[in-house]
Amino acid sequence: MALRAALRQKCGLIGILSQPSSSGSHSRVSAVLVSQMRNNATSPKIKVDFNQSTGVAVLSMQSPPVNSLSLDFLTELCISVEKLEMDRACRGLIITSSLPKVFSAGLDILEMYGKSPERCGEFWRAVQEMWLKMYSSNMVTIAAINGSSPAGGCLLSLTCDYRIMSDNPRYSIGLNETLLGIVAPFGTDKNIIKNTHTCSN
Ligand SMILES: CC/C=C\CC(=O)SCCNC(=O)CCNC(=O)[C@H](O)C(C)(C)COP(=O)(O)OP(=O)(O)OC[C@H]1O[C@@H](n2cnc3c(N)ncnc32)[C@H](O)[C@@H]1OP(=O)(O)O
Repeated sequence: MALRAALRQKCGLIGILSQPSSSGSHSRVSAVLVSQMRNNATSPKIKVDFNQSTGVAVLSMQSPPVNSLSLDFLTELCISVEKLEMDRACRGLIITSSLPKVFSAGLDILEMYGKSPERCGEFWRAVQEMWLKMYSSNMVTIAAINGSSPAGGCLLSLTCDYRIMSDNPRYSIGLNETLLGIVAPFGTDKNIIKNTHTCSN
């Protein structure tokens, strides 16, 4: 009930949460901490509001123009989730966007062009770390999809236990990268139909 109330309060959406996450524990301190200093030099791409009384954290993506998943963004996202994961008081996590119209545009296309093999490796490891961390989280996770969410944005939402999307015909969601032969990680499609809901905004 507390999770439902927090969801209403933050997003004006209808909550549907009642089940605990069935995923396993995950408390490994990640190598992404190495990158934290670099991220601190720029304005934060992620904002976290943790409500101690409800045990629910709201993680807002705030990286204009479209919350694209760059290496820095993914690093910050993973660090934020990891910190919450280690806080036993935090039972639920809502991921949403602070930007109008866009939840996330998916992987940052600029990370996939003209980069060194080392940088590419680091980037794809960060992508993998993101979905593994989210998918194996002990917290109950909800994507409050308040804008378009193509490709990696859709993938991010699929790593959550539940998805609620604003019922707005201008917002699109889907794994459009499959047209290029890029396949989302196995397992993320399991609960999309069962646990995806829409609501008016
Ligand atoms: C397992 C692997 C999984 C996934 C692979 C991927 O994720 S590949 C990335 C695929 N992503 C896309 O195809 C999304 C493309 N973007 C869009 O469809 C639209 O931008 C979106 C998100 C619907 C928003 O539309 P809107 O009209 O609001 O913005 P606009 O298109 O004008 O974009 C604004 C600026 O953002 C830049 N941008 C958009 N998407 C990306 C991206 N993925 N990476 C980097 N940059 C992106 C766009 O170029 C604009 O830049 P500007 O300098 O202002 O021209």
